Amino acid sequence: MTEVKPPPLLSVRELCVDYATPKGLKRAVDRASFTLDANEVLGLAGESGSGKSTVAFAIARLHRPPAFITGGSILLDGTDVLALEGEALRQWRWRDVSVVLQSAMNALNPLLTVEAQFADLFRAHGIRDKAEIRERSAELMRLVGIAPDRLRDYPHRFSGGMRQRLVIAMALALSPKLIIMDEPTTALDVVVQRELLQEVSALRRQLGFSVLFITHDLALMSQFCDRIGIMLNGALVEQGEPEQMIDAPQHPYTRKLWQAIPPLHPPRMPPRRVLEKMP
Ligand SMILES: Nc1ncnc2c1ncn2[C@@H]1O[C@H](COP(=O)(O)OP(=O)(O)OP(=O)(O)O)[C@@H](O)[C@H]1O
Repeated sequence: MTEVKPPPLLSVRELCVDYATPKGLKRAVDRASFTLDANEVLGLAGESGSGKSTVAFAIARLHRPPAFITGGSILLDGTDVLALEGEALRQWRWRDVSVVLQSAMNALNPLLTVEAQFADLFRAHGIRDKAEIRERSAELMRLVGIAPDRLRDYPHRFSGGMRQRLVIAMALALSPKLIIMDEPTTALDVVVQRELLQEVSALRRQLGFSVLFITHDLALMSQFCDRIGIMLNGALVEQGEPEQMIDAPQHPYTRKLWQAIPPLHPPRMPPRRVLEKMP
């Protein structure tokens, strides 16, 4: 009997996003189409300005004017994302999709303890029982490797890597199916970057969410992702598995991107399967 493949978790079809500028509409995402399976990590690579963040923001419905979605469709686990409005959209965010951005300090409120920020998030999604909130917050801290007794601390008491862990804990709070990570480790040093991504890999295996991962760092991306999509001028010009993209890139721009990796940071990094077993 042939195995029936389940439908993808995320399906983006012919997505177009334009920015309204004084000179007229500027196309930032040009008919981008891709899918992401449950429990899969898809990376988006490409030079600055190629449209990666615009895609990510559009999928989470976080884009704001002057950005407008002008075409295409986004389906996440059967939900027509572009049709969501008001309270349904508010509930959908965090529950179905959450976003981790580069600057943890911007995502955390410096005036509130971590505990208060977890509580706000839970209350906004209908979880009001104090004991339950306390228990779930402690569990999230443990998941990201921070002692729960630090819930009472303010964000400035944590290192950069720990703050990014807190943001990841918040992103996991309502067990979303998809976590979008836009340059999540760029502000951190390389050792902390690797540690954090290994931890995200382990959490993903444990909890089963999918990740859309955006970074400038192609070597890091090839270690962390199951598949990579290459963006150029708003279009997705090539998609494939990291090994295939390294060994036989199809698009001239993909070849150029790999060649641009400095020799000290060789493209032939161990693939993710090897990385996950490393200490
Ligand atoms: N507010 C804006 N108004 C007009 N154009 C914008 C605006 N924000 C982004 N753009 C344009 O949209 C295009 C895509 O930008 P985007 O930030 O999505 O690219 P990116 O690949 O994520 O870049 P980076 O890696 O630098 O974050 C770029 O040409 C950018 O100049």
